Amino acid sequence: MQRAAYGLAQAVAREVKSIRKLAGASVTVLAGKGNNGGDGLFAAAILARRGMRTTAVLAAPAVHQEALAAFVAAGGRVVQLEAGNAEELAVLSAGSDCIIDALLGTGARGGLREAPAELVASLQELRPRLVVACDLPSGLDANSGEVHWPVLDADITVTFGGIKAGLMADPGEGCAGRVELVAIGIERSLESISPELRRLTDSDLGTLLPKPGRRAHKYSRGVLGVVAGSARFAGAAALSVHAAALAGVGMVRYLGPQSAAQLVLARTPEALWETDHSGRVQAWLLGSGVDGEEQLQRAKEAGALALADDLPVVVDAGALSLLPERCPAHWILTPHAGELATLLNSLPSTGEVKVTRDDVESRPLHFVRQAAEQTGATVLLKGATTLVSSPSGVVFNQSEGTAWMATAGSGDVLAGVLGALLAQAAESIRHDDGAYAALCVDPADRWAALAAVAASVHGRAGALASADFDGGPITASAIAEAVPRVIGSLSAEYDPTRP
Ligand SMILES: NC(=O)C1=CN([C@@H]2O[C@H](COP(=O)(O)OP(=O)(O)OC[C@H]3O[C@@H](n4cnc5c(N)ncnc54)[C@H](O)[C@@H]3O)[C@@H](O)[C@H]2O)[C@@H](O)CC1
Ligand SMILES: Nc1ncnc2c1ncn2[C@@H]1O[C@H](COP(=O)(O)OP(=O)(O)O)[C@@H](O)[C@H]1O
Ligand SMILES: [K+]
Repeated sequence: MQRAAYGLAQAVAREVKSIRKLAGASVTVLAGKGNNGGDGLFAAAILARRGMRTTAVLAAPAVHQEALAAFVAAGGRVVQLEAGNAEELAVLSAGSDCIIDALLGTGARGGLREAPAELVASLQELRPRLVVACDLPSGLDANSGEVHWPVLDADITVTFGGIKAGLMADPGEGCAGRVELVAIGIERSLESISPELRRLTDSDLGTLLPKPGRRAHKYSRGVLGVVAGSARFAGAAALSVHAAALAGVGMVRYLGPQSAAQLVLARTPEALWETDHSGRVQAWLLGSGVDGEEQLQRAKEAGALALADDLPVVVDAGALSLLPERCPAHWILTPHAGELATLLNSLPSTGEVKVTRDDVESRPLHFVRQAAEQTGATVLLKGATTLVSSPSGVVFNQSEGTAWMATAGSGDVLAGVLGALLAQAAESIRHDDGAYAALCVDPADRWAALAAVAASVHGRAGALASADFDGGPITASAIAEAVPRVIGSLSAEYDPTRP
């Protein structure tokens, strides 16, 4: 607890010092009855000794005794939250330079209730200057990221021992701000526990990204068959094919109506327009912008071929309604929240009660797992944070993008990038070249890991494209154009053969 409190106090002191002198600055700790409140009070005691004006708002009649004694001994002021004074104490707290939210931690069951809930709801409206959450924002479920409102949005969450899954999955991640990890000596014992969520790091991505061997040729690099776009949504075809080409695929075979093919070839003359399914491919991308009987039929036919030939497939948008009864893990579905709700509702295994888009957005981790388990496919759920569930239940999550990526066509670019990676990696992933094993990814979860690589590359490309405009807005095309730079820097930095 002392290590946790010290780490928390250090983070608060550093942030406050970036705005004003520490001595004389004010901090209010909202302390609950458990050990989370204890951490907050011990941290505030350290800050009081460093000259800060400290106030503790006690949210329960009895709080951590030792921590309270340390706080009082350090000169801290104590006020008791009770029925009737929540609003007054919210105003008092919001006036301080920093608020430490130590109401509930990992021992929470459900959310804040009664006076603490009123206090937090009022505080959230008052928009405090700086909020630091102790371990996790109170009201957030540490294991799932589900949120029991009201929750006080944190600027920084200082978390102890390990990053909780709830800080990496929405909506929890959206409340946590920047997450900082403080080591408290329990880390070794955590190594034997399999994590709820995995996020690939720069070096993981560098390891898993496919790279051409010296004697590569376009066929050995992987050919991607694409059934995307339609007369109505020709742009989706152009974007996904262009993104696939920029993500390093050996070749793209495009199947679709002439009007869409013309746009595809104008944007990507490197692609081939095919009028039937006979050309060999290593992977398929089906569905982005697919509309109308004729194009749906092409997607269906390609899906049947993929099943017969055991090829990996990206199943996007319009093709999500064409799933076989049971998909293999190398079928990667790429719905957004609305499409995932529709998909779940179409499955016989989903009960009478319909799943809504709101349900998926409130419990994305739960529903992405459910979809993967019930379809047998790998499911990549798009959003601010992208979650990828393997049918085994192992989930990856990547969150490198920017909200500017919420723009039409962005998903088509992701589908193209993923298709390109699948075509390139299809062979090696089956006979694992050791890269996945080195990262402790089970054979069953390799497709999910590769899908997470695609999500990360896509997110980074969006962030890079926006950075090119000083953090300004971007188009889906700009995301695609940034993909080679992302792949280049990740691969170059971690290529072990580089001198
Ligand atoms: N587990 C560890 O190894 C460590 C834990 N530490 C701290 O301990 C925290 C966990 O402590 P606790 O287990 O005491 O849990 P909490 O501090 O979350 O408090 C749980 C207490 O609040 C009550 N409670 C639960 N849900 C409630 C609700 N919705 N409304 C009101 N009261 C509620 C419970 O009855 C229990 O008494 C962590 O978040 C972290 O801050 C750190 O001190 C470092 C070490
Ligand atoms: N707020 C956000 N922050 C980061 N990335 C986002 C955000 N919103 C959407 N994205 C990403 O943008 C893409 C949008 O895809 P999708 O919803 O299919 O759009 P479209 O159908 O218009 O192409 C997804 O990859 C998603 O993860
Ligand atoms: K907390």
